[in-house]
Amino acid sequence: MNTSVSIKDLSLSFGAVDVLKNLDLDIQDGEFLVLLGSSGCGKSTLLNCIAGLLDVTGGQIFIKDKNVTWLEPKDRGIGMVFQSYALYPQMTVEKNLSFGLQVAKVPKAEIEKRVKRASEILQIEPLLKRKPAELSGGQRQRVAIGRALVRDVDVFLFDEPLSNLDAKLRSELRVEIKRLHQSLENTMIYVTHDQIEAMTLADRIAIMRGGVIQQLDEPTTIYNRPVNRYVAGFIGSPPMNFLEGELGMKDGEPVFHAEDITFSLKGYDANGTLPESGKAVLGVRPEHIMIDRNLTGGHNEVHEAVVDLEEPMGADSLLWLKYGKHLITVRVNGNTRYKVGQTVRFALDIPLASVFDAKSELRL
Ligand SMILES: Nc1ncnc2c1ncn2[C@@H]1O[C@H](COP(=O)(O)OP(=O)(O)OP(=O)(O)O)[C@@H](O)[C@H]1O
Repeated sequence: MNTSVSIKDLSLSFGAVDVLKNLDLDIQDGEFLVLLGSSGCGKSTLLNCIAGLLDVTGGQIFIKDKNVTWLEPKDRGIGMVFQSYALYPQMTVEKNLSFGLQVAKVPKAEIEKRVKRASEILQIEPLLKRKPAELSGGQRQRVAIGRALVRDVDVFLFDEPLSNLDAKLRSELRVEIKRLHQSLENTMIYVTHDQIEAMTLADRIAIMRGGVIQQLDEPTTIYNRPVNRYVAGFIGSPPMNFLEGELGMKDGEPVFHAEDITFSLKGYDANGTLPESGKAVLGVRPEHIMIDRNLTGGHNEVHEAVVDLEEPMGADSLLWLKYGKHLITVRVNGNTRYKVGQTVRFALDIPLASVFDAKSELRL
């Protein structure tokens, strides 16, 4: 596979504030890469550097093997879609789509062809004569995507394109963007703080924190094998359970002592060899805890806990279990009701758990 966008040793500072620090990132041709992170982690700054909207402090950016670090945005072969649509209010949809091409002196027939194709793909043909004020938020964002589409670029950059839309429209347009990528096969770089968008759209997700990429992997790898405690806690809703304690050995098998309780770690999928002692954190997702009738064979260690709270969420419920000094959340089928104070049996799916070193917070 060829590299589409290559970022080498990129740094960017606003005055004394270093926002991006010696960042390296290679994005493959046709890849859908999502930059995900909490507010202020630098994901928009990185996207704006790729777009040429910010001057970098150090490092280089290549698009299709061409060094574009100091090129104007219009000469980089990119199309950008912003959260705020950024449409020209006085122009019709059709004019919004064609204007950039006219400025770039693209022949009239070619402009018509591209506008027709983009409006067909995005199903905005009936809207071509309207002005942005006469469109809904979802329609405006479709036009904004269309404006990037007509430019026939190698790389699409999206900066939180769905965050101004309500939940229903957001999920509809999310599917459309995914379809668009499937049919166009362009490289897409997409900034969001929404983990559902990231998980559903991305070929790979780059999780950022403090201007540094913490993990760059396929969504399922990030979900099941987070490199550190931060990534583990950031991805997943409801969040992963974390129990603080110590590693140990019992009868030749690794165990985890969480103060008053000991869990067997038999079957744990360690990165290397699990240390036999030392302070650690055991992380288990709420859906990786089986309770009662879902306890099938193979879970050799069953514990008993008391239901402290039940949160029905529709298809699922979240059960809060009190176990010794700990509160553990478990995702269960929404059709089964539980009573507060009821005793339930549970087992951890240890092969899907993560153990982190308490100090470095890295997955062991
Ligand atoms: N023009 C600027 N001048 C000074 N600091 C800035 C400027 N733009 C951004 N920053 C700072 O750089 C950091 C990264 O900002 P950036 O917008 O890239 O974050 P983000 O991850 O995209 O967050 P958000 O989701 O809130 O947009 C923040 O701490 C922000 O305050």
